[in-house]
Amino acid sequence: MSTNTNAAAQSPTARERARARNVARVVSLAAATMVLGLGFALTALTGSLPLWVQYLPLLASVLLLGLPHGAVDHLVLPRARNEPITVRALAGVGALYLVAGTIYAAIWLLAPVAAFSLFILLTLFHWGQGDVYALVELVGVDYLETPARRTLALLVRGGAPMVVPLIAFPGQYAFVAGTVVGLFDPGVAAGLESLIRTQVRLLVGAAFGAVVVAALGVGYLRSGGSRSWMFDAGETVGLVAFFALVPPVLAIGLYFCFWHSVRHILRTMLVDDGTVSALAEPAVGRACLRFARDATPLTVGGIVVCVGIALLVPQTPATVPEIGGLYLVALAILTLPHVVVVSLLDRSQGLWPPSPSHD
Ligand SMILES: CC1=C(/C=C/C(C)=C/C=C/C(C)=C/C=O)C(C)(C)CCC1
Ligand SMILES: [Fe+2]
Repeated sequence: MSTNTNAAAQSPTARERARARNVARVVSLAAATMVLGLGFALTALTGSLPLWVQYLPLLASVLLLGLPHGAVDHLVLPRARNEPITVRALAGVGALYLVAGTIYAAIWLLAPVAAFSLFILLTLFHWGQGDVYALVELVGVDYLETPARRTLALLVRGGAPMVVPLIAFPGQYAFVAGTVVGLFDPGVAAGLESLIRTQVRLLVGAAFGAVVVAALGVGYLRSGGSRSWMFDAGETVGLVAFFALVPPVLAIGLYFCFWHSVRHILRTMLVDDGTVSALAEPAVGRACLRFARDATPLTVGGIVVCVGIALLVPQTPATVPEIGGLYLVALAILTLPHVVVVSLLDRSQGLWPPSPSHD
């Protein structure tokens, strides 16, 4: 069997594609502005919200944009490559999820601290690669044409959510790490204190600061301070300030739903002819319905994985932070194969290695 949903619709024209991309640009900018605005406003107005309230955006991501953003992984590669969606292609992605997910679940059970550290590095890479796509394809930056510069941009954009809270909110960082690792090994949580030792934080902070300065500096020299550079620099400063000031559980929840997931969903929409035509009209509602149709079955699958992991962990979660921790473990397990799919998508779309057409 082979179903090509792209073939069913008429192929969009170059003008429609350009219009769809413009709509995607506006939507991603609006969502990013909302993330920063909401985070700063909530923090300024309320000081610090009760912890269970801070968990709400993260927990809402089960249905709201978060899990769904990865639930079209089985469709994106054939669509991006203009190939039919065959049973073979679907089975390949299914097998990838099964094998990578099972191996990673075993690592969580056997070595939870290593599994958590891998999760932080994986998220840094993945959220960074998502933003490199947005910078190149949506913003249209003119200074990321080499692998080295793209790597710097990836480290800046992925480092902001993973590194800045470690420096600004070490206690909460260690608390979240402790609730996650504690689901597997209650005794080990104290060992995570080393994570927040001042020297470690200063070293990591200094390295991240150097990367930000290098990335923005090289971009400035290459672009001569172009509009797209100013946009990139503005987003970077905004993100660093956001993760330095907004309590991290709230900040990560808002960022995951409305920054990373929105951008990736737009990316998946731009490889599907049906949603491209809808966006170009612009019938954003229709594009969203089409995406929701595609993402529903495997969002349900993702929820089943969450339930499976709840049954697997030695400690039954009882509090909101423990439920949040459990959800993070499920996200970690789903993220490993998701990163493989997105990295293949990066290759297909000429983002990695940078193709000359993106210069
Ligand atoms: C919640 C939280 C943390 C970790 C969040 C992570 C690692 C989320 C990853 C989500 C992914 C990978 C989603 C899929 O794209 C930190 C940084 C420890 C700081 C304290 C709050
Ligand atoms: Fe993702």
